[in-house]
Amino acid sequence: MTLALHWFFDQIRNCVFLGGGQGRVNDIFDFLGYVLYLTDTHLNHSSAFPEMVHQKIRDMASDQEKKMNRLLNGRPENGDIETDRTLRPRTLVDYVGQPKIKENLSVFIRAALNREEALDHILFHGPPGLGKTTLAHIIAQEMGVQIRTTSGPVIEKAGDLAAILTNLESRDVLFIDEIHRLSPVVEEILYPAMEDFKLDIIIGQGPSARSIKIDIAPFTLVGATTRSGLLTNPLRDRFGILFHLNFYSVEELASIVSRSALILNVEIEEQGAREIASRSRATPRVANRLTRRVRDFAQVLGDGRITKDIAMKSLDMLDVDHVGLDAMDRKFLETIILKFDGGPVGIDTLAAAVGEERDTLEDVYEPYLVKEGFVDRTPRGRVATRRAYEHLKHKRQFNNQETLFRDDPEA
Ligand SMILES: Nc1ncnc2c1ncn2[C@@H]1O[C@H](COP(=O)(O)OP(=O)(O)OP(=O)(O)O)[C@@H](O)[C@H]1O
Ligand SMILES: [Mg+2]
Repeated sequence: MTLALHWFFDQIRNCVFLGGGQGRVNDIFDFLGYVLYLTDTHLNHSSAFPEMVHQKIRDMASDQEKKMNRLLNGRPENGDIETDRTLRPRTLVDYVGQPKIKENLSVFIRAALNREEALDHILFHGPPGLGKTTLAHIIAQEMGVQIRTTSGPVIEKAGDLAAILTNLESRDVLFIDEIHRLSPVVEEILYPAMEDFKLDIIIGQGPSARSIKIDIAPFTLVGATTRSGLLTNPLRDRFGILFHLNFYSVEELASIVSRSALILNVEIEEQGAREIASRSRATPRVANRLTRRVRDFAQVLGDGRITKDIAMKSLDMLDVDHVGLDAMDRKFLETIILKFDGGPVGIDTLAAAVGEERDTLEDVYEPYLVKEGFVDRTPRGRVATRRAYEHLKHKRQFNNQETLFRDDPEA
């Protein structure tokens, strides 16, 4: 019996940590049922007991999955806030990658400084963790002005925004994160402020209500969003400069990893940095997070240095595979392949099937999977590509043309 229990827990661990397929999970639950049946008969317990334990084990598995999933999540997590601050580059020169954005920004900043004017309003959009907030801080630093930061959902009332705007000094940067989540009333206040540096405020109610205009200091609004599609047209049109942040190359990420290791006071080999970089989902925040985790392994398993070997071993143990996919990514792809026959499947159905929110799938998982060619977004839904089948070692009959999987308007 003890041996059987050991086997059982090993299986759970393998399944949870190494991402076994649905078949494996079923095997375990079958076996669990058997163990419980024996216990049940032995102890003469009520039959409600097995379901409760089943549920507990399912919860454990899903908690563990969520933990794994956090590791590669581009969104900031608890441990990231402090490191984000320490590792954040302060100047354009330190900012790695995004060469087009850097070149253009430095021209715009120099021109604004020469004219002694505020920089035009700027909108950054792109997936989480690519450096939008970092760029907003760099802009303020390079312009030599203060930055005031807030976010869309935090500004609840028009008055909140009015208070922020009237406290700005000339040429200051106002950074609004998640700007697509501003409420329509607040947005209305923002339009004249962005265009003419004026606030239109209505005082009083009913017949005695009157509108007054207040001048505010010329300022630069820097907006950031992961969902530019959700921005209203009037708001988008009021930004003079729009930048889309791209995913980073392995070389760029390796240089970010080396820089972070230097700041964290960890020795790192070039190949070690490359190994971390190549599994970081093309995202600097993930690269920094993995560097911190690998540093722990390096201290415990080695002499503290991050070598290629240590990086590979630790990332394998963290269940981040060689292309940077984790258990949740694989579950996402496996769900399309196994439950929906490769797709197309609608995003809402998919979200329900994998137990995640639609927004998280669209913001966090999909951009990288689409970029790497594991998933296709078609008008009829998501489709698993040949690369997804090959990566997960599932078989599917492909015809010669990929059109089988694409929504071909001619078909
Ligand atoms: N180009 C870069 N060079 C070096 N480090 C970077 C770069 N971009 C981002 N980082 C690192 O990644 C972390 C996350 O970046 P940042 O907070 O700017 O992302 P974000 O795009 O604002 O994410 P979110 O959408 O979640 O707000 C930063 O703390 C910084 O250390
Ligand atoms: Mg940010």
